[in-house]
Amino acid sequence: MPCVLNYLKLLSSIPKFVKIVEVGPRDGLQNEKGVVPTAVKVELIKMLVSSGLPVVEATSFVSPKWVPQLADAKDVLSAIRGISHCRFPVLTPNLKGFEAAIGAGAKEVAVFASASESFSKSNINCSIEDSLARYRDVTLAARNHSLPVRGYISCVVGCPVEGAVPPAKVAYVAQELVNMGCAEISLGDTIGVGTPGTVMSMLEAVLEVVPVEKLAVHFHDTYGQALSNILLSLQLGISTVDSSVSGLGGCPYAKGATGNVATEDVVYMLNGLGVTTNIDLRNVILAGDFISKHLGRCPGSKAAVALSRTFANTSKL
Ligand SMILES: CC(C)(COP(=O)([O-])OP(=O)([O-])OC[C@H]1O[C@@H](n2cnc3c(N)ncnc32)[C@H](O)[C@@H]1OP(=O)([O-])[O-])[C@@H](O)C(=O)NCCC(=O)NCCSC(=O)C[C@@](C)(O)CC(=O)[O-]
Repeated sequence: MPCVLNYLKLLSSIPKFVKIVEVGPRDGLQNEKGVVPTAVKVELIKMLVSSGLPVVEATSFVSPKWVPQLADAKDVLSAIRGISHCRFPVLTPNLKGFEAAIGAGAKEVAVFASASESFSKSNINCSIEDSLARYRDVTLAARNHSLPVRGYISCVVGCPVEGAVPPAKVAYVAQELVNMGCAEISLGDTIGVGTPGTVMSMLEAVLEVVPVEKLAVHFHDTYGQALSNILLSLQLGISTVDSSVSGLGGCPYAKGATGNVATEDVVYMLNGLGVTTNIDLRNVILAGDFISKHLGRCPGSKAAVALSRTFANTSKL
């Protein structure tokens, strides 16, 4: 009996539905050494859409000198323009990126600040305050076009240069992003150093200033802590989780950061918790297999590797 009660207590605070934001085509492919052909990116996005993912972050309108891997942003977006049953946000670091994005048909954009001064400088070449000033311009322009804006915060637990990042700093940036009109705040553990202990303190600080329904979590899995951190976030009521097919990812400006938590692993865990996602795990695995083969490596999802073995024997995962 106590076992059943503990199980019910664990589940009672977890949202019944979780929205997964697939970031593989952007966060994943921005970090590849080689440039993935546009046609492969588009096929990957189509496969992800066909698995039921409600949001697929498609690309970034950033400087091609900084991130040559995503220099084909306009072509990617125009190739997926006709797909109506999925949202395709794109990253825009400034007004120039925003204008290029809406010119290419973007219906949703994301700005990306940092809780660490050093990372802000290495990633977007400006201080946190300067980035917030740029993002006020972007959010104002987005409001004039009635487009929703997502606000990312990088290094919410640790920074490759500064080490531990104070939760109060994350809360400050989160509040600024909400005040300027960001509809959703995605909290990024860019270098994947967080544990449920450090993530808890950070989330507590942010939850003081941002309503839980506006929060998303974005964990890289460098230390194998991502699923534990997601479970903790769910227990605190957060119902939006970023992940990347096949665990693709990293950040070109955060040395040592490995991939995001794999979408397949997140869906597998949520299925086990009885949480609805409306995502077909088998199709995500096929998408992961497709891009992994293209990149010449094994899928980066443990669930995908284990479940693929059963593909031949069963139609139900
Ligand atoms: C922010 C900038 C542009 C500043 O870059 P800058 O060099 O300081 O920019 P600038 O304003 O001095 O302009 C320099 C040149 O870039 C051009 N430029 C200026 N803006 C754009 C633009 N939007 N698109 C295309 N071109 C642009 C501009 O026109 C000019 O061209 P030139 O006159 O030399 O020919 C640059 O640092 C940049 O593009 N950074 C992006 C880096 C990036 O994408 N990092 C990865 C994403 S963040 C991330 O991964 C973290 C996240 C979100 O996933 C969460 C997590 O994991 O924690």
